[in-house]
Amino acid sequence: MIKVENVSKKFTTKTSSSEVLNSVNLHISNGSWTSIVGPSGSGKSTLLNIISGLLKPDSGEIYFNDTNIYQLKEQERSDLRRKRIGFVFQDFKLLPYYSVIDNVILPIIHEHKKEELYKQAKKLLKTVGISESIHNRLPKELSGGEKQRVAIARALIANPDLLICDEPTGNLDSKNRDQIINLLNSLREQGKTMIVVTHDMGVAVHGDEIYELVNGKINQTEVVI
Ligand SMILES: Nc1ncnc2c1ncn2[C@@H]1O[C@H](COP(=O)(O)OP(=O)(O)OP(=O)(O)O)[C@@H](O)[C@H]1O
Repeated sequence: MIKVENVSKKFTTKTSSSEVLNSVNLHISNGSWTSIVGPSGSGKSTLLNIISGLLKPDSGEIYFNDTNIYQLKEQERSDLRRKRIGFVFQDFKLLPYYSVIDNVILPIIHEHKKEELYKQAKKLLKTVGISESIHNRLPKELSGGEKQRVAIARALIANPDLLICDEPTGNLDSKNRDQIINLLNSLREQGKTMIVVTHDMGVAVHGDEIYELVNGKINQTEVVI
C-alpha cells in the first residue's frame, strides 16, 4: 500500500510563488492500477516525483507499505527507489549510445553478474514484445513504440513493486498506444502496482481508480466509458 498523506508543495521563484499541491491524500492498493489525470501544469509530475522519493514535500508524508520514505536517510531512500520503483517516461530516456539490451540492464549493472542480467533482460524484452533481432540496436534505430517497450523492460529489471508511468503513451500512434495499454494490463495481472499519469482518458479508464488533479486538490473520478 502506498499512502500519500496531506501532501503540500509550493514552488517559489524570483518572480512568483505557486502552491502546486494542497493537502493531497491518496491511498493506492498493492497490485492496482491508479490513473491520474489533470490539466497541464496541475502538478501531476510533481506528485509522481514526491511519491517516488525524488522531491521532498513541504509538508505531509509518503508511506511505502509501513515505511515513511522521507524519514529515511538519503542513501536508504535512494536504495528504495532503485530496488522497488520503476519509472517510465513519455520521452523514454534511453541512453543513445547504449544498445537496447544494455539500456535494460543499466539500472542494476553493478549489482549482479552481467550474464545473469543479460538472461533476465532477454526474458523481459520477450515479455514486452521486443524480438531478439533488435537487442543490439541503438535507440535511434527503434520506432517510438519499440523505445517505450524497451523503457518498460528497463523499468522492470530490478523487479520493482511499483511502476510509475508519466505519460507512457504520449508520443505514440494509436497502434503502439494500444500495445502499451495491453502490456500495462498484463503487468497488473502479474501483480505490479502501477501509477499512470496520462492526458488520454482512453488510457486512464483502464485504471482501477482514476483521480483528477485540479487546483492543487485531488479528486476521485467516475470511470465513464
Ligand atoms: N522546479 C520548479 N520550480 C518552479 N516551478 C515548478 C517547478 N517544477 C514544476 N513547477 C511548476 O509547477 C506546476 C506543476 O508542474 P508539473 O510538471 O507537476 O505539472 P504537470 O501536471 O505534470 O504538467 P504537464 O501535464 O504539462 O506535464 C507548473 O506550473 C510548473 O511550472
